[in-house]
Amino acid sequence: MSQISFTIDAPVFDPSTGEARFGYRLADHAFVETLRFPLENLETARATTAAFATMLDLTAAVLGVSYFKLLAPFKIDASALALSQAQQAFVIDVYENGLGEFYARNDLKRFGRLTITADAPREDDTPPTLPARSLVLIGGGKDSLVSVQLLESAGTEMSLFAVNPKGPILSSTERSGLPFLTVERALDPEMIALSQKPGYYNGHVPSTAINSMIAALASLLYGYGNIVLSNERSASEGNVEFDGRQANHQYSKSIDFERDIRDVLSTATSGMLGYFSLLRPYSEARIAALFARTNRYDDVFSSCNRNFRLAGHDGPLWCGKCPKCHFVFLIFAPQMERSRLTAIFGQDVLDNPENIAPYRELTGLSGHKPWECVGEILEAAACLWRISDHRDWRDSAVVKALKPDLEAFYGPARLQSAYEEFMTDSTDHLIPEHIQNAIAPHAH
Ligand SMILES: CC(=O)N[C@H]1[C@@H](OP(=O)(O)OP(=O)(O)OC[C@H]2O[C@@H](n3ccc(=O)[nH]c3=O)[C@H](O)[C@@H]2O)O[C@H](CO)[C@@H](O)[C@@H]1O[C@H](C)C(=O)N[C@@H](C)C(=O)N[C@@H](CCC(=O)O)C(=O)O
Ligand SMILES: Nc1ncnc2c1ncn2[C@@H]1O[C@H](COP(=O)(O)OP(=O)(O)OP(=O)(O)O)[C@@H](O)[C@H]1O
Repeated sequence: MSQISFTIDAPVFDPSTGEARFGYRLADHAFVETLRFPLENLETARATTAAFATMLDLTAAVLGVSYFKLLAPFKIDASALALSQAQQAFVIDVYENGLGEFYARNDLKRFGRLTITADAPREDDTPPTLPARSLVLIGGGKDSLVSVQLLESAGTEMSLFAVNPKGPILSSTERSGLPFLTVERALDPEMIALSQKPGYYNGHVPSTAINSMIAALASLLYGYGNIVLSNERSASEGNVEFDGRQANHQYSKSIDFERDIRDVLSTATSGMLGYFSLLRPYSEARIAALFARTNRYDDVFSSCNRNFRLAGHDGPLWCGKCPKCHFVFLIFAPQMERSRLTAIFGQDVLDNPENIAPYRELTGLSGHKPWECVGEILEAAACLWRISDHRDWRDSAVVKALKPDLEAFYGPARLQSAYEEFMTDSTDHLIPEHIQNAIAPHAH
């Protein structure tokens, strides 16, 4: 294994077709991943800058995680890419922490052990001209729709953006009526096939890092000065301690990663491209309160990740069975009438006795935080306790079963103060001051 090297080829972009090709080699295997950018509004000259070439190299490195993970070797040969020391450190962070869940679940120790070789960085040339408009990433769930509504209220010029949009992404962007830019991404099918075979690893990849790099390419090609994410405060919390650090399912949604990618994108574009999460000051519980203020997206959004499998999904918008459905139902419960919430989900998730065990895990009464995009353990516990005397929820199976255990484990005073804390906004965020000031009057 220590002899195997993962090689990232020089990426190629053809402005006449809008296709970018990314080649990788691992042991005897060669892979190609493609991105297809729409030709409409694509200005060919924008693809000829040094900033675009560097962004393409960085994207090649980040997209490589899907192929690297098949054997997870220690060496990354990126000598076909022109990367500064800071850019190489960023790539190593994506391969070490971004793949943290993958290593923890496969019991692989790679943290602090990966090496990368790359070519010298390009000389700076004229900075790209990027208008002060925003590209807002859309995941089809509550978070990005809260960002869209806050930015709309503040009168921000924006387009929505998604990679391989499907289901709730399509229905909610259509409902918004806003301009929508999409990129088609095709993973090499050989990688998916190998990941099912003995002798190869499989597991989670940092999808937000991947989508963010694709958004950065789009920002340069179509002219957007800001990339806006909707990553909440709780995304920075890890799942388990492994190999000497916290492995976090949502690592590329964390504020540490946000700071790193913001700096890397800014440096690569001579300060012209901004990157921040508009929801960083908020907990999931607070985002749920913001979402609940209008029912505009009730019938078209979904936070259930089953909608986003590569092969598609023909089930209901909300499966009601996964940790994400459990968590989202719970944080909406203090904010919505039972009738509205059960209409959104098509079921009462808290009144199903089968869900008692998963909610025990979600609230910290057993196991560890699920490997899913869920908020903090204490946040879930505080929300469940919050509704335990409410007439809509107090008799539901999960609430009745867990209330005494929550009170015994945490104590009512801690649960009460935790809820208040989760509804209080944090100042630890990277939102530009003028945008923060513009949305502030609309965020209450
Ligand atoms: C939809 C989903 O949650 N998928 C995760 C699931 O994969 P599954 O096998 O059920 O279906 P597919 O997504 O179709 O994946 C098939 C295989 O392809 C690999 N793959 C996929 C995308 C990619 O970019 N590279 C790949 O190599 C994948 O590993 C499968 O072998 O379980 C997988 C294993 O744990 C996860 O890796 C799949 O997660 C997707 C990559 C994904 O897009 N997930 C996001 C919804 C997600 O988890 N977002 C996180 C944020 C993570 C971050 O750090 O940014 C969140 O919202 O918390
Ligand atoms: N297919 C995609 N293309 C582009 N950006 C995406 C895509 N899927 C998710 N994102 C973005 O990645 C970030 C994390 O996604 P996440 O699933 O947490 O957000 P969401 O779908 O808005 O809300 P929820 O957590 O309720 O599902 C968000 O900024 C989201 O807009």
